[in-house]
Amino acid sequence: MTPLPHNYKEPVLTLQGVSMTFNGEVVLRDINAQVLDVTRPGMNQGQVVGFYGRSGIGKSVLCRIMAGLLAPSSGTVHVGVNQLPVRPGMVGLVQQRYPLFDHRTLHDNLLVAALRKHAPDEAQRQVTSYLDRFCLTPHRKKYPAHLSGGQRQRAAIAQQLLCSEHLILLDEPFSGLDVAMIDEVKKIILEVTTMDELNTVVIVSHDIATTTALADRLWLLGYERDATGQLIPGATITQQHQYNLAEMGLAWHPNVEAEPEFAQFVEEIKSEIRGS
Ligand SMILES: Nc1ncnc2c1ncn2[C@@H]1O[C@H](COP(=O)(O)OP(=O)(O)OP(=O)(O)O)[C@@H](O)[C@H]1O
Repeated sequence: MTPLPHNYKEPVLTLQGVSMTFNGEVVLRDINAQVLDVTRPGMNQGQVVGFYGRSGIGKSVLCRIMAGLLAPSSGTVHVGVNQLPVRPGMVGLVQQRYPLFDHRTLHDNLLVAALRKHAPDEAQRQVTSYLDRFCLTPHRKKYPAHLSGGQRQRAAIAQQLLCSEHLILLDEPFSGLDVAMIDEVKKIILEVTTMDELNTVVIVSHDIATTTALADRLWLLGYERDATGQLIPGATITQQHQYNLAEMGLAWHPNVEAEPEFAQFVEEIKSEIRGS
């Protein structure tokens, strides 16, 4: 498919030589990867990175490192246009178990998050706007236990957006949702990326087709082999496993999932994951 016009500006996320070892077990090895601010003529569009790898390979560990919640054994993570070393609170992380406070209403959960970044009046304004944008206003007085899975998911994304600085990591945002809810979460992700050119969403998912359709870049975490064919301990993201979908013409096309080139690419990615 024809690539749509786009340009790149400064980096918004840089991983340099990131490695992680737990009690002698090398989980991640020398990861170097970067996301650049992508601009499109006449469009306000942020970045979406699809992040894949087999179960247990180290995706959640890398997310926690990117969110500044876990220090890598070596290497650095820099975030934002100012490329500051990541600290806890700068990056939103929506994990599989959403960290909402059970004893607070949905509204108050969001307000707690907004107050971390804004003065009280502005925090309240932001919460009202996010409740509205994410179709959560009718549910604002409910406690998390009384929200559906999809509502909790939307609330968790809103909560992280309210207190983080442009970069948000979604760990398995589609798991456990029905097709209608998956469509809704896809819409939210698109909405998040069009709110601000600098908004960057990293999606960790086993749902390759759904995620690839949203992404303009993919990272595949896998193992390399040495010259004798032995697996090298520690997963990494090789240059070959960093795919630029914008340049391949697979980004931003409406209904891209229906295109034969897209289906073929998704199959290629799946077989890379099987072999990695
Ligand atoms: N705190 C820790 N101490 C020791 N080992 C850990 C720790 N955290 C993660 N690991 C190990 O790191 C490896 C990668 O785990 P991780 O949760 O990142 O995998 P994943 O790719 O996210 O898997 P899944 O797709 O199944 O969620 C696993 O072998 C796990 O046991």
